[in-house]
Amino acid sequence: MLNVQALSKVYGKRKILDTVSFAAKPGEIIGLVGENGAGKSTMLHILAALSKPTSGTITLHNKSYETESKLVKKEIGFVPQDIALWDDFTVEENMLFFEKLAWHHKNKDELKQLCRDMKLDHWDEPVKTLSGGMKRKLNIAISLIHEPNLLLLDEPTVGIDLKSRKEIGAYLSDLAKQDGKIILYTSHDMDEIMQLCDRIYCIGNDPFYYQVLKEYGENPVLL
Ligand SMILES: Nc1ncnc2c1ncn2[C@@H]1O[C@H](COP(=O)(O)OP(=O)(O)OP(=O)(O)O)[C@@H](O)[C@H]1O
Repeated sequence: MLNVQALSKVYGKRKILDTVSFAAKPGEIIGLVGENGAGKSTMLHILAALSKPTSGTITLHNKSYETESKLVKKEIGFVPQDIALWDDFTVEENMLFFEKLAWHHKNKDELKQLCRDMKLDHWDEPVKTLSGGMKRKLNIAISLIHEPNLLLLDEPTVGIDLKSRKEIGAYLSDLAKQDGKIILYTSHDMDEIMQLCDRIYCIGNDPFYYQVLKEYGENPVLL
């Protein structure tokens, strides 16, 4: 269980997140939506333990972000908005490199299978020759090497064709429903969010997304 209690983040004089509270259970996919600058990435960075909140508490499976951050970090997989790969290395070399840094180890066959699960069949090809969508799939595969319980994805399907988006969506659904992972996901694609997510949170004071989602028959929560 991910438990977020009264979380706030202030940059200078600007309060980006204001006493946000929510919980997410294993197996749930949560969508975070909101206008540009609403604070979605800020929220994911805090949940990824890459940045600290100004106030508030977070626990993941009863472990505190504040006092047990080393343990918590082992359970988190984070896919940032920007692709972070070694361009001159092949898919295999990238997977092997990041495996060395991972908490949980996998052999070459397991790494290859992880790429196949993502429908990424370019094992021997240099990353610089891959399309943007293939690079995103590789980024997601890398984030899963250490088998995190909480997976955080910041706009993972930007610039990805429909077929690949469907494949990534189906894979994320399986990860949540079969493996019990908690997935938090940001996107500006409302159709995708509505199809994939069990619950949708609207971040920021602007009720625009809330109203649009309501019109589609969703039951979003304003954070
Ligand atoms: N390190 C920082 N220092 C100061 N302000 C910051 C910092 N990081 C983000 N911000 C500000 O916080 C606000 C929220 O940014 P954030 O990137 O979380 O928004 P977002 O909802 O993810 O936007 P987008 O949809 O454009 O990706 C923005 O106004 C941004 O300028």
